[in-house]
Amino acid sequence: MADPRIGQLLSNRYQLIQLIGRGAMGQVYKAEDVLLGGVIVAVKFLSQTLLTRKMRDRFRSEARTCALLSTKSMHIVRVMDYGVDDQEVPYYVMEYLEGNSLSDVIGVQNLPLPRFLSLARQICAGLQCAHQGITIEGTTYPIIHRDIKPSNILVIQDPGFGELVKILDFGISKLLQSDASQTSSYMGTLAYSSPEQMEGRELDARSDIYSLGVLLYEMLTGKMPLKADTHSFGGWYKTHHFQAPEPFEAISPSAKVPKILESLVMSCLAKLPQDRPDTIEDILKALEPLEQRYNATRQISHRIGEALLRRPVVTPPRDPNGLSPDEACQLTTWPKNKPIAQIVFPHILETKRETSATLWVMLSQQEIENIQIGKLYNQFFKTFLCIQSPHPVIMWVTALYNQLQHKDGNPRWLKCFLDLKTEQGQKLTRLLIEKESYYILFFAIEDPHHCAYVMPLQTTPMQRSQLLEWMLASQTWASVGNAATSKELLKTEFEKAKPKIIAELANRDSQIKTLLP
Ligand SMILES: Nc1ncnc2c1ncn2[C@@H]1O[C@H](COP(=O)(O)OP(=O)(O)OP(=O)(O)O)[C@@H](O)[C@H]1O
Repeated sequence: MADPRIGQLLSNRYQLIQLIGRGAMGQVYKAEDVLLGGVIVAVKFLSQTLLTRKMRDRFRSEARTCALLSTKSMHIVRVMDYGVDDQEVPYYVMEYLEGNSLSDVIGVQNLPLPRFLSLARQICAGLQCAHQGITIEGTTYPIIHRDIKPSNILVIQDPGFGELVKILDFGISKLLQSDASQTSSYMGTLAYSSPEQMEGRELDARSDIYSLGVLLYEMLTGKMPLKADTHSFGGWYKTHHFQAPEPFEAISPSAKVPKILESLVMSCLAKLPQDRPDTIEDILKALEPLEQRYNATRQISHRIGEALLRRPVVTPPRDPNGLSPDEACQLTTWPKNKPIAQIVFPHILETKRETSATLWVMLSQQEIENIQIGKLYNQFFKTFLCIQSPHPVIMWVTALYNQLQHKDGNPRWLKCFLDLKTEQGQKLTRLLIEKESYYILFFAIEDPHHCAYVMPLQTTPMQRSQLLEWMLASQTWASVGNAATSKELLKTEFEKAKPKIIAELANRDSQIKTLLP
């Protein structure tokens, strides 16, 4: 029988074209947004069999959760609209994603390590954002997905990004601090559910970390970590509580997974929540050195360089007479339009050879000399903070600590802002990602006419992927206020992070002291 929904026009706007699939909660259709000239979207309806008041509320909450979360992470499917059809069936409208579900990707082959690492990081980035929560009327609510499994993860081919992960279906997520009675009935997918989820207990982020462990195991070995005798609630209850996952070697000898990665996945699969990583951030931190070793992020940023950037930062052909950035820095002079004062500003430095992101800093001659003399004692901490609203801005912080100079333990803070709605802000962000480094140009207040010292600094793969996310997402972020307000908010956030940075620098400093003769 023909589907009566095909051809229907919802809210005078979305024309349904074709059924894409059915899940536990409803049906998903491909549709055209006629108001926007036929842009393809996906429309999800709540199933006819679930049209109770409670389910309607839950469905609306799924739409709201996704809509709020997707403004914060490009790894969560974007939800744009919500409504009811003429039969009073609720629906919500999402971006249409043409891609493969992770279950298809896993089904084909064991994932090579760089690909695994790239996909895993993106899944973690989306989940981390959900766990950090959404703010409703001034209160932040962490969001637990509760149904992390391959079919809820779509892998799409983005022309610039390469493989881009999107998490779907926050259908059974709930606002952690909301009414606990709302989700009394069991929902979830048995093979991926944590032991505590099967017990119907109150869940926190560590339950998603368990499901993520099942998923990561499957991605690395092509097999499930646990097998139930019977595919029933009772069978899986026993399995999740008492069965130990097989070591990788026993189950997939050809997988060649580094031991450290296997231990990470196994720790996610611990039976007790307190034996798992506490947060997704811990997992991302553990993945970072592996990404560095297997070059996964690098591959992504290279692809971006090739395809995404409309105006890629092209390195001109090597000119043997051209200047290296280092040499160029030595020859630059403090701009006439800047005051002779202890200030910091970002600048795109173009030389015949290449274009670089640079920070121009004016300090006293003495401080610069101490930095130069005490090279071995210099400690750096680089960090980036970003705010989307009211106006998308990145705060770029370099903390420089030198025990000769900063005897009170307070580093020299070099801070500036990148406005993501300006060409300069976008270009500097791109350079920080692509060049994997930036230069600090020091000018002495006593002699501003030439650059006194140049220092190259590296950005980490984690920082680059974070910058990349912000840069891409900012193309869809609207500015609803002025940049100055965003800067003030970032400064407040930064003040909160300061003690941690100081402690980190002090810790590194004591390590360096024990290494030096
Ligand atoms: N935004 C989207 N763009 C394209 N396809 C989508 C989109 N959202 C969902 N789909 C596809 O629609 C189908 C149904 O998705 P849905 O999320 O309702 O259920 P499910 O994840 O398959 O199952 P369950 O709800 O039981 O977990 C799936 O094949 C899914 O890949």
